[in-house]
Amino acid sequence: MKALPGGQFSVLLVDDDTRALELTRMLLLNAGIGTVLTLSDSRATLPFLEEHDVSLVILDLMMPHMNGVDLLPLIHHDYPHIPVIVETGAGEVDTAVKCMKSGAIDYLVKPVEANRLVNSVKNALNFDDLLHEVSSLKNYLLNDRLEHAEAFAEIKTTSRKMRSIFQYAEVVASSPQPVLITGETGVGKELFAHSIHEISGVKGEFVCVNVAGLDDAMFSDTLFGHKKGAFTGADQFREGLVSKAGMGTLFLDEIGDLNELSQVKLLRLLQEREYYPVGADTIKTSSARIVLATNIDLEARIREGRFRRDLYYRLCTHQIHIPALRERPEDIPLLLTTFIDVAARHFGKRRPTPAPELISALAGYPFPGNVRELHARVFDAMARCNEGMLTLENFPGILSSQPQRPAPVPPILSGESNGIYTIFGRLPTFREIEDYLIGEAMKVSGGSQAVAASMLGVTRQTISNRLKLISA
Ligand SMILES: Nc1ncnc2c1ncn2[C@@H]1O[C@H](COP(=O)(O)OP(=O)(O)OP(=O)(O)O)[C@@H](O)[C@H]1O
Repeated sequence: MKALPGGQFSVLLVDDDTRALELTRMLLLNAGIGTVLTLSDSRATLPFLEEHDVSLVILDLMMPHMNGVDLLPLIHHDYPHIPVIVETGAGEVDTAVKCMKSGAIDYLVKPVEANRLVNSVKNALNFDDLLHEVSSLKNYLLNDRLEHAEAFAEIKTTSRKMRSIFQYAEVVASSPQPVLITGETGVGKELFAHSIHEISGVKGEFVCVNVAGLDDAMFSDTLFGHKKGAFTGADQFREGLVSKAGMGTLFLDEIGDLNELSQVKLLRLLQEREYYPVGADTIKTSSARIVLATNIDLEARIREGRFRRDLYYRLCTHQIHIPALRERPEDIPLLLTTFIDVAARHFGKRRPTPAPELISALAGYPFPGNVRELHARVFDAMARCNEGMLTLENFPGILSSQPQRPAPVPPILSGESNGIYTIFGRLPTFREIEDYLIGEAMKVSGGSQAVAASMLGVTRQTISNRLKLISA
C-alpha cells in the first residue's frame, strides 16, 4: 500500500450521490484516515488513478454512465495493488458478493454504519502495510551473518526463527555427534539435512534412507547389507547404505517409526560406530556422519513404550526443530513467488501476479502439509490460471471456515527493534527506505516488476520508473 509522505494513506470515494460522498469523507477524516479524495463521475476514476497515489478505493455499485460492477474489474486489472471496497444498497447483496469474488476486498451495505466503514477501511490499509514489512524484513535479516549462506540457498525464508536455526545448524554441522531434525511433514527436514551435509565438509556421498515401514530384517539388509548366501535368495553380496555413505552423510528419515529390534541396532551404530552385515560374523565400522529426522513426537512415543529412552538421549544431543509453515506465515509471500516462478517455467506460462487478497488468505490457512502442500497448491493453481493475476479462485479449498489472519511480522520500523539502524546505520530518509524496499521486492520476486509492484502496493510503472532513477 502506498502511503503518502508522513505515513498517511489516501482513500478515493467514487459515488454519484454527492451528499453520501461528503458524509463518508467526513466520517473517514474524523477517524484519522489521512487524505480522502472524492469523485462523483465514475468515468473519471481510471484517469484519476493514473495521476494520483491512491491507497484504497471505495466504490458505489449503482452509478450512471459506468456502474461499479463494470468499473471494478478495470481497476483490478490496471491497479491490482489497490484494494477496493464496494458499497451497495440493501437489495443488492448478491451483486456485492459477486464483486468480492472478482477482487473486492469487502462490501458495505448502504446506509453505511460508521464503525463498520472505519473498521473495513482500517483493515484494508493494514493488510498492505504488512506486505511492506514482510519484504523489508528479509533484507533486515540478511544482516545476520551466516558463514555458509550458500548451503541454505534452497531453503527460502524470511523468518527470523528460521535464520536462528540456520545459525544453529552451522554450529552443529561439524560435530561428530548425530543431529536429530524434527518438525511436521513437509517443513523442509530433508533440505536441512542436505545443508548440514554440505556445511560439514565430509568427504563422501549424502545417502538418504526412509526407514518407515521397514521391518527389522529389511532395516538390517538395507543399512548393513548382506553376505552372499546369507539367506535364501541372497545370491549376491549387498553393500548396504551405511557402507555406501562411507565418510559422507547417512540421513535416516522417519526414525520415529522404527521397530524395537532396529532401534537397538541403530543405538549400537551411533554409540560404537559398529554393525554386522546380515550373515557376517565380522564386525564393520562406520565413519559416516549421521543425521536423522522424524515428524513424530518421540517423547510421546517413549511414554507409550514404543521408543527407547537411551536411543532418544543419544539422538537429541543436537536437535533442530523446524517450525510449521503456519507458525511462520511471513514466509508465504517469498515461497509463493518462488513456486510461481518454478511453475511458470514448468507450464511454459507467463508469470502471473499474485492478488493481494490471495497472500492474506494463504497466511490464514493452516497448511497441514506445510511447504510441500503450498508447492503442490501453487502448481495446481498455475495449471488452472490463464490470466495475468493469480487469485483465490485458483486455490480451491483455501478459504475454509478458518478466519483469515494476517501474517504477524516483527515490527522492523518500530522502536521495539533496532532493525532500521542496523540496516542504514542511522535514521534513513523516506526516499532511502523506498529505494531499499524496491530493491528487496525485486529480489524476493525474482526480478519480476509486476510481482514486486503487487507486494509493495504500487503500480508496475512506479517500480519501473524508480528502478530507472536508481540505476541512473
Ligand atoms: N523453505 C523452503 N523453501 C523451498 N522449498 C521448500 C522449503 N521447505 C520445504 N520445501 C520443499 O517442500 C518439499 C518438502 O520438503 P522436505 O522433503 O525437505 O520436507 P520434510 O520435512 O523432510 O518432509 P517429510 O517429513 O514428509 O519427509 C520439498 O519439495 C522441498 O523442496
